[in-house]
Amino acid sequence: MSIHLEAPQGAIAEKVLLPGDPLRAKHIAETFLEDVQCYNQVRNMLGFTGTYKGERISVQGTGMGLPSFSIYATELIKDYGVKTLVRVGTCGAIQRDVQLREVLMAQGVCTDSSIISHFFPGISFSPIADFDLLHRAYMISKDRQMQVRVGNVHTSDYFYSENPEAVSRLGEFGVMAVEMETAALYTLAAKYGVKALSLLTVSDHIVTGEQTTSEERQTTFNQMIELALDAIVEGK
Ligand SMILES: O=P(O)(O)O[C@H]1O[C@H](CO)[C@@H](O)[C@H]1O
Ligand SMILES: O=c1cc[nH]c(=O)[nH]1
Repeated sequence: MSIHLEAPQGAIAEKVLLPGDPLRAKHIAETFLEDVQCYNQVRNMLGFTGTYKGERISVQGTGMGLPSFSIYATELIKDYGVKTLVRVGTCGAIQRDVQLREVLMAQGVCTDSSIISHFFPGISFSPIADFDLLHRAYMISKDRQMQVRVGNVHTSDYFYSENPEAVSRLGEFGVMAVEMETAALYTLAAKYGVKALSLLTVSDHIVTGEQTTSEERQTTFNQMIELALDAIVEGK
């Protein structure tokens, strides 16, 4: 047990997928995993362990934003020995040519988060993806002829930005999209020496105002989940 997870020791696999929405964790477990057991219901932040292609994998909801995400990621790593963490989230595109429904692979991440600035006062730390995981996910996506992009994203403390001009300027500098957890994932992975990758489906477009339907989100999302699962089971 940890403070926010009721799982007994050994109930969580070393490789974990991390959606923000706990009901997405349930959907992933029911759709893609076999021999599934729910190991956490504390605060309804559902967590499941099962097998995928014969390998034990867990999937844990994290909630929205860096504070909630950091609680679950820290406990998974420190209290349960998790070694590989892949976020499977949604994001809003901030560059005109990024398409709705595309899957983005966050190679690096900007952030306005006060949480991350406390790690290194006065220094702008650059959180990055694990290269092996990123490379593997990219190669699998090419084999599947999936439309993906690799690049920079922005993790914000705000869903409703107080500074939309700054967000749109990031788009002019090639940042693909905005979401609310990746900077915490990559910073904690660096701190604890574990592997991390963030995959994000573009669910809405901040420049054009386009939005996906829930059905579209589901289909594209499933492609991203299979990509994430295959990237982690093929790795060491
Ligand atoms: O779909 P998830 O994984 O929750 O990710 C995105 O959606 C939430 C905002 O609606 C934030 O958590 C953001 O990062
Ligand atoms: O954080 C998020 C997620 C999806 N779309 C957004 O605009 N922001």
